[in-house]
Amino acid sequence: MIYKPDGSEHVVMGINGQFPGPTIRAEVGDTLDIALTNKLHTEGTVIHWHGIRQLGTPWADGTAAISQCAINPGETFHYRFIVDKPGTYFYHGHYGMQRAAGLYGSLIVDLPKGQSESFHYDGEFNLLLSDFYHTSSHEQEVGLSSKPMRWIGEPQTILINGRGQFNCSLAAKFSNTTLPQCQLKGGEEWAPQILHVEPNKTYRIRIASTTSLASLNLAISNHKLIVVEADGNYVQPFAVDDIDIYSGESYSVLIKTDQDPKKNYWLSIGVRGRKPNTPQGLTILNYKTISASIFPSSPPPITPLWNDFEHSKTFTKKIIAKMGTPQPPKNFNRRILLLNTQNSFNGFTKWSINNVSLTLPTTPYLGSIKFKLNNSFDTNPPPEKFPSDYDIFKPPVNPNTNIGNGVYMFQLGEVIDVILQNANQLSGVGSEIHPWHLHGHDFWVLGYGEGKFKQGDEKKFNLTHAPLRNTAVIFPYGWTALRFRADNPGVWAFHCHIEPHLHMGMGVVFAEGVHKVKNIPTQALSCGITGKMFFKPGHY
Ligand SMILES: O=C1O[C@H]([C@@H](O)CO)C(O)=C1O
Repeated sequence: MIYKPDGSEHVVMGINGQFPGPTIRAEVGDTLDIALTNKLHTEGTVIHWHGIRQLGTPWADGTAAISQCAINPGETFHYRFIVDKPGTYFYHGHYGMQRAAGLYGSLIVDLPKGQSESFHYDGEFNLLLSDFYHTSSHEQEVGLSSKPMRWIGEPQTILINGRGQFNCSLAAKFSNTTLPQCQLKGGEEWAPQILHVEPNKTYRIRIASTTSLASLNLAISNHKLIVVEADGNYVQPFAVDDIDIYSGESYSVLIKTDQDPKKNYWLSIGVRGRKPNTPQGLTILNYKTISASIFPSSPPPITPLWNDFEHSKTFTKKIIAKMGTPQPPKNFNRRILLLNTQNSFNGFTKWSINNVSLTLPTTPYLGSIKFKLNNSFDTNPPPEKFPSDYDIFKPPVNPNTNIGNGVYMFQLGEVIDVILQNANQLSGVGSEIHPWHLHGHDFWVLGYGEGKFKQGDEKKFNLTHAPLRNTAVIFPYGWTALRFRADNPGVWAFHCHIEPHLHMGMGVVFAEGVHKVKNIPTQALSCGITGKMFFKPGHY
């Protein structure tokens, strides 16, 4: 339970009584053994761990949701995995819309003892960004699944580490119009976490976004941000005034505290990519030389216009791999084109990929594939391309979609290209941003382009300094090309990280080398057809 600054109560999900959940900090090489007890009364849960690959100690799961059964109320499930990559990550509920309800926390992996980063810093901060709605995630879920669909709209507040303002903005304080609500019960809980710094030092700020919907932009007055990490991968450092961050992504930026130490400065976060209706999220960079309660002398940075997509593209294209980091194979074995469309199905609004809207089966894929249970999901391969005459600039001529749960099956070790193709929405003129997130792998981002992907566009692919990431955005009416090696035995979701969009079917399922997956705990197979197979307790 948290209190809104207007004094009313609001239920959120927490972990160990904390919202957001505790920050988990580990070192490369550590084995994390996490016992997750579901204390919810009526619904199951599963957690997805960004940055975690399946590494084969008794059983590990970066997949959640699609390859294991939900952890039932009262049950405990043991996640165990080795962390093999340093970086800024987070974990979140991947069941229903539990992430929107607040089920998330940070996961930070440090280099092994004795090793240091190639960049120097004197101190660090961790900012986990999220968006907050005053309607419950259940109400949202019902609305999205209704006929006609009731859209969730824009969030009421942007949260930084679970804290934010509503009807009580810091900016209002700044203009000396202190709102009375700010004094009410719960106000303290929402007081921003201030970044206390010493002059003439370098700080690393870890920033991750687990928003339900919002694409964000972050800036600090008078301070350049030097980007050094994206989704747990090093990038060639570059300096900017502000960064865009989409749901599912994470960055590390360095700042130098080389400004007037007799002043404080705003850190501001605003909404991009959709017409915003959410106040800026704010906190203060406080030079410890002065009190943190002295307000900055100039207003907070202005977020670039929400539809200034050129600004976003310029930023995104600056992200290239750090020199000397692994580069993509020059050739691919298989190329899959995925057309993203908004559709209808019997009057319900859906998102579809190549005209299939994903609805997960009741039996976990890992069990279905490993034990060859061919009736538990659609074993016809899903389409690998879309009609070449599809006009991405117009609403779909045939708005109807299919519902499905087929799997793109890869040979272990194959090099896969995915071209994500954006298109016009269901009606009217418009095309939205979608951040696509892949479980269990990083991919190289080969490029972004305008309009429909066509023969010859691959000549523009970046094969020499392509950044590795686990989330990549598609811009309105554009395409994004990715390459990865299917070298991680398992079943892996690939989906839009906007939670309502995934709920409406915006995802696909990849699988490779499932026969090699060993030690699946019985509990992970305890639902659907595998649940009726009478496994003895143990691992399969
Ligand atoms: O899935 C969505 O639905 C709405 C709108 O397209 C229809 O209300 C919206 O903005 C989405 O992102």
